[in-house]
Amino acid sequence: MTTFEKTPGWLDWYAGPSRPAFRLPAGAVDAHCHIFGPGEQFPYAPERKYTPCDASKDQLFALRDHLGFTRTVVVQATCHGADNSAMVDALRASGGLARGVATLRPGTSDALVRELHEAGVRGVRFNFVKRLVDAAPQDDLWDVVERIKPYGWHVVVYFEAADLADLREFLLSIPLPLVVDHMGRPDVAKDPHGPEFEAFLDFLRARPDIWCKVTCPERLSVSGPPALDGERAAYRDVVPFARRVVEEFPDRVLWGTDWPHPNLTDHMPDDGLLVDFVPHIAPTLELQHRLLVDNPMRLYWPDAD
Ligand SMILES: O=C(O)c1cc(C(=O)O)oc(=O)c1
Repeated sequence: MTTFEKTPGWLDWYAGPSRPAFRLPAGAVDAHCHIFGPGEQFPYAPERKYTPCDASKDQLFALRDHLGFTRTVVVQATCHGADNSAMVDALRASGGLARGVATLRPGTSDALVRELHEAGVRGVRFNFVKRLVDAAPQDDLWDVVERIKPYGWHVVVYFEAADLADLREFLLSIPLPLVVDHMGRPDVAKDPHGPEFEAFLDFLRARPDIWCKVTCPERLSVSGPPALDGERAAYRDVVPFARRVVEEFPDRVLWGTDWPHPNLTDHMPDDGLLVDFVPHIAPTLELQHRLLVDNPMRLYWPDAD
């Protein structure tokens, strides 16, 4: 039995979240969250850059029900490397209510890709955030693209705003739908109409099959206020950025909690109050329905009634 020591300073997920004041539409999807272990059952990967607290599938499903979501997309966390078993275990236990995004290494067999597909995996994640992973050569990523192509999966990409210029050409050459995590991590101290965020919007405009998660205000915000202590108008500095994306690309935006919020160092949000962020960035019922139901259903459950 392996026991793991958390990274010093690790903030555990918020226990006892409030119930959101914002009523999620029926059938809402939490399109970005993770599972950590439990480490005794699903050991963390030797190559990981952090060791988290455990965050099990049962705890994730309890949060889903408490917040009022129907479905969940579980994104493989980097602390599990390319061992997708904790994520797959959650998909299999979900009764079809969870889909997954995996991490694959080059040389993955077709049998494994098929097994993951049958479990509910619909995408792979390419992570370009240097503090989270050692850089993968583009040839390796290309090998993965070739292996998943027959299954109609998409590629989730995580990068920081400053790296977009270098990555842009490579990303646009990937012949599969792309899903950008956390709005490409803009510096929200800058102007939402300034050149950096314009370059990001321009990237989204480059192809009609690039989706964007308007997620993680708790990670991006500089001036808050945090979603804590009853604050229902949190992270105001992120709102103009997310709103620009939602309003220009209403049919290709996704939202998720990012529970259990890996690597936050400042505070851990109350997930109920985090849900109350949604109507600030998607102010009409129509936009909310697309963001939370229509779009994720089209991407992850295209065959559902
Ligand atoms: O897989 C992860 O480790 C991870 C980390 C972070 C982050 O530290 O920003 O964000 C995520 O969405 C996922």
